[in-house]
Amino acid sequence: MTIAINLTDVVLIMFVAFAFVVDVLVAVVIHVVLVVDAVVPKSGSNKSNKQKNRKNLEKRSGNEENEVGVDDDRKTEEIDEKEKYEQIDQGFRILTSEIMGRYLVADKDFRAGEMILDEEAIVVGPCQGSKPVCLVCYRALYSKDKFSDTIPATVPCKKCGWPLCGVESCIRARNDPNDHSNECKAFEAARKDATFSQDPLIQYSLYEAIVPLRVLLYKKHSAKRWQEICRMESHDEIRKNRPIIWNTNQDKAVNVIRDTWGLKEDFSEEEIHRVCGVLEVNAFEIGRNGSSLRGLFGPFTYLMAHDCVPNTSHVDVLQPINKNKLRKYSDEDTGTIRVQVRASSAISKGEAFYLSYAYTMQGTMARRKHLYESKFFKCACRRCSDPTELGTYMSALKCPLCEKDGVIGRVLSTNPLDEDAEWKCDKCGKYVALSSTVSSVIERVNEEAEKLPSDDVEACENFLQRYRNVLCPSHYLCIGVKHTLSQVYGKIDGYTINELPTSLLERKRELCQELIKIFDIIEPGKSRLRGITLYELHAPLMTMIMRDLGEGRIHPKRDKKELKQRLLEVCKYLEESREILVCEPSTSSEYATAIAAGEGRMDNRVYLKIKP
Ligand SMILES: C[S@@+](CC[C@H](N)C(=O)[O-])C[C@H]1O[C@@H](n2cnc3c(N)ncnc32)[C@H](O)[C@@H]1O
Repeated sequence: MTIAINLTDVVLIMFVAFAFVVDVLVAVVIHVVLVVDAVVPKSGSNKSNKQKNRKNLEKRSGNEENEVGVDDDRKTEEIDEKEKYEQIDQGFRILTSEIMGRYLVADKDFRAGEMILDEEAIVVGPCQGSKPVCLVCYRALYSKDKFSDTIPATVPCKKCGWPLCGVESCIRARNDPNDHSNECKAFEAARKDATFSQDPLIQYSLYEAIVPLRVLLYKKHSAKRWQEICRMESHDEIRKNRPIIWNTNQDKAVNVIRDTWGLKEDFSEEEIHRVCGVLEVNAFEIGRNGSSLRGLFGPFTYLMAHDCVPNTSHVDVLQPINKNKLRKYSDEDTGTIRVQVRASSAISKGEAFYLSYAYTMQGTMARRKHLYESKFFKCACRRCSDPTELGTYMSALKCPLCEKDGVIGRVLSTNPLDEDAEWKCDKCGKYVALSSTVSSVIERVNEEAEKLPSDDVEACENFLQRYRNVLCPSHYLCIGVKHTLSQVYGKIDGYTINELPTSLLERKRELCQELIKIFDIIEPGKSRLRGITLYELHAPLMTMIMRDLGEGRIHPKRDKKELKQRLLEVCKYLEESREILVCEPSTSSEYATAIAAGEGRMDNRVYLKIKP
């Protein structure tokens, strides 16, 4: 058996290497891989895994890892969490389930687009692996690995000496209560030269401990916040059994806070590990001034459960700390970060609010791996449980034997909740592959997809061509590349919208329509993906109208009805795109798209002489 598996791997490596050059070889090799697989005995039986799954379903905490059941298995029990929160009367309740822990449930009907939560960050700061950033505004602090070459230049904080950025608003904001002020006091009390380092390599490693320290400092500065943090899930028992995570936290947080920064007396090792866990499990990724940050939002936002088909969407927005003061500054980039959560589709009273902790445009194996490794549970939502991923076929490979008379055989997992389950063609049933083989194929193709330059139309189209016999057209790796193409056609040099021949305008239209169909399933309702893609869709349609008019294929009077219909279709897409994207932060590119969509819609309505 071992020999057969190794041979399979060798064949796979050859397959990916040659895929660049010989298109036909791809199909041939995948045949070989799948045929070899079909005769290899499978490791681990489905039965034993099913038993394991059921056992995991029974218990939520302790040493056992979480496994969530499909909807029916989500045992719920209402607990009286209301007492803990004064302002809970906001249209939702907190329930607990054995599997998911606490989660939020609608206590009234919510319209699509309606605001559910608008909460200030409990803590925000540099993400793990962050480069040095200003601890007030989060701009990157230096380039070319030298502090001195920065734009804007770094200036040491007058109190603690940490490098901050030289932008006027940050220099002045040093005297305000801001994200840096509490740690500044702690650093001031510690030995100054020990808290930061002029050596960029050492400094890099120190940024990882900033957010844990900010959380820990609530123990001193706010009993209410500290209590809130203590109530958050940290999965300590599970994380203790994951040496990579635990040891990294020991090095990058525990040792830095206690030894390097001399705060041994203030925080125990156990406390720091717990806070690291709280951050891993509950923090949101956010972006600010070009840097990646993480933030904890509460008292309710962090309680939202995960589903691979979310029914909410969220944005992080910046609210100036003190509008009057900030007006004096040359730059308004500092302030409090808030998160706003809206219903993306209608949510009825009694339904849970779900957000996706994973990237929805990934396939089941990749999403579940991410959730297991970083959020410590095995997702078993409706999408994860369905081999077709709710009819999107986002993980499906093509069965080369079956493609006759336009019928596509799709190779799908026989049990997506069991990562060892074999994969089989849904038409002929003859092709059977080991899940490890499928993983290796996807890993290698994924590596190639990740290397594709996002502005290289030819490279993206070639990728789709090269793997057309291996991946189903809606496989998530194809969808990712198609998403890129939908955005670059019409925008980059050589492919601006007016330069595109009709065939490429059609291509952009087709791509957008194909994507929207998928997005309507994986992120239904008013999702950011839908908003952006609707805007992209309007461009080829509008350009084709203008060309048809300019080149006399349609006449403004004679073909008035057709013209009106086509313009109204464009208006509809622009209007919906504007409505979705106008909720994005006013500094974001999505918001700029909303404004452009609104203007485009007005132009068309004026043309149609329709009241806006
Ligand atoms: C951000 S916390 C959510 C709040 C948490 N339930 C609590 O009681 O504090 C994320 C954790 O909730 C649980 N969880 C959320 N969604 C889940 C799901 N769909 N299936 C299983 N566990 C889930 C997991 O334990 C996960 O690590």
